[in-house]
Order: sequence, then C-alpha cells, then structure tokens
Amino acid sequence: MGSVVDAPAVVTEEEVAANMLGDKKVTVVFVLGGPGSGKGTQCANIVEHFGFTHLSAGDLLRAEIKSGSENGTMIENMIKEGKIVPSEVTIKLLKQAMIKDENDRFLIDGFPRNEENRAAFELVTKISPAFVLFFNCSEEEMEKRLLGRNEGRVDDNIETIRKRFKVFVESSLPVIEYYRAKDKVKEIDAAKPIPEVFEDVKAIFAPYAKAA
Ligand SMILES: Nc1ncnc2c1ncn2[C@@H]1O[C@H](COP(=O)(O)OP(=O)(O)OP(=O)(O)O)[C@@H](O)[C@H]1O
Ligand SMILES: Nc1ccn([C@@H]2O[C@H](COP(=O)(O)O)[C@@H](O)[C@H]2O)c(=O)n1
Ligand SMILES: [Mg+2]
Repeated sequence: MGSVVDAPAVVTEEEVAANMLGDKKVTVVFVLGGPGSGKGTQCANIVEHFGFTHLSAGDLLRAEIKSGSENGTMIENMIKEGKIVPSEVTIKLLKQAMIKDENDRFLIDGFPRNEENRAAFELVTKISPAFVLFFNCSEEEMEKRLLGRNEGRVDDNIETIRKRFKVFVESSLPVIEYYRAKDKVKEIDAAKPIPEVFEDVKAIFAPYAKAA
C-alpha cells in the first residue's frame, strides 16, 4: 500500500457538488473556449488520463442532424450560420447522453454557450459544474486552426468562423464571466502547443485522479 505522501490527491465528497441525475451523483466540468481553441483535442486527453466521459454539445447536435430527427434541418441551418440552437434541444441531448452513460464524471464541451443555455440547464437538471475549464486563445490562432482542421465541418469556412467568433464574444464570454464571479473558472493558455496545454490541464485535473 502507498504512503499518504505518495497517494494521489482525491477530491472529497464535500468538494464535489452534490449533483444527482436520477439515482446517480455526477461530477460535471463545463469545457469552454472559442471555436478552435482546442476543447475537443484536450477533452480526448482528459478522457484517457482521468476517466471522464466527453460530451460535446456540437457533436451531439451534428449526430441529431444525421439521425434524421425532425429538428435536423433547423439545427443544420443554425450551425451553418454559427447560431446557438434553442436550449431545450441541446439540453435534452446532453441529459439523455448522461443518463445512458454508466460513468458519473462528464466533460460537457461547448456548453453552456449563452445565458439561456446556462439558466435552462441549471433549471432542468439542477446540476452545477464542479468548475469551468476555459481555453483562452487569440482569434488569429483559432482562425488558423479552424481553416486547417479539414474535418469537413460545414461551419469551418471563413464567413461562418467570423460569425462564430462574434457569437462567442457576445454570448459565451458573459457565461464565463458569470462563473468567474463565482470563482469557478480555471483558465488555460490554449495558444501553446498541444502537449504543453495538456500539462496545464493535468495539473487542474490532478485532484480527480482515481486512487490506485
Ligand atoms: N494547442 C494547439 N496547437 C495547435 N493546434 C491545435 C491545438 N489544439 C488543437 N489544435 C488543432 O486545432 C483544430 C481545432 O481543435 P479542436 O477541434 O480541439 O477545437 P475546438 O475548441 O473543439 O473547436 P470547435 O469549437 O470548433 O469544436 C484541430 O485541427 C486541432 O488538431
Ligand atoms: N451549446 C451549443 C453548442 C453548439 N451549438 C452549435 O453547434 C455549433 C458547433 O459547435 P462546436 O462546439 O462543435 O464548435 C455551434 O457553432 C452552434 O451552432 C449550439 O447551438 N449550442
Ligand atoms: Mg470541438
């Protein structure tokens, strides 16, 4: 058995918000940052190292379009315009995904995107995030990344990218400020190379390492 000194720090029950989803107590981290700041890239690393489930709101909306849902055309049009889909649609998808998954630790990537998202999620789920991971990056760097992403996304073109930046500044940054006022924001310099960003992310998630 390891000594107290070398045992990984583990978050106590009191430190984790008492968030129930059905009969499951969940830990939720909101992962925010501008388009192309590296949210998805770093979430994949966190999943691998810390056992969280990654739920990207954008991915869930894109899957909903593909599924032929009645909301598909509306969602597709909103994404093409860089607009934010009504909260009820996105929250339903997030809630379903969290209930379906056996895990109790979730990274919610790209949500809440505006005040309506934030307030509706709180109202519907009664879940508050353990913290908000904010990837801060310049528009110049994010634009370069998005134009080089090559994943065939309908919104990775310069016109839509500019619209997404505007929506981020006008609607999403205020949500980050809301959580900053509650001392819940952990900010990362996302302009650094991917491995360096992950070193900073790892330091933040260290208390969430599962005890061996
Ligand atoms: N730190 C980094 N340095 C350079 N390139 C990066 C870095 N992080 C991510 N990338 C690259 O930038 C592109 C966008 O990254 P990613 O998809 O993770 O961003 P995102 O924040 O999820 O974007 P979106 O909000 O559009 O979904 C990808 O091609 C990714 O490989
Ligand atoms: N809470 C959200 C999240 C995303 N969208 C729409 O999806 C687009 C792509 O999102 P990414 O996180 O994958 O970049 C985004 O521009 C919105 O149109 C949303 O409406 N609500
Ligand atoms: Mg993404």
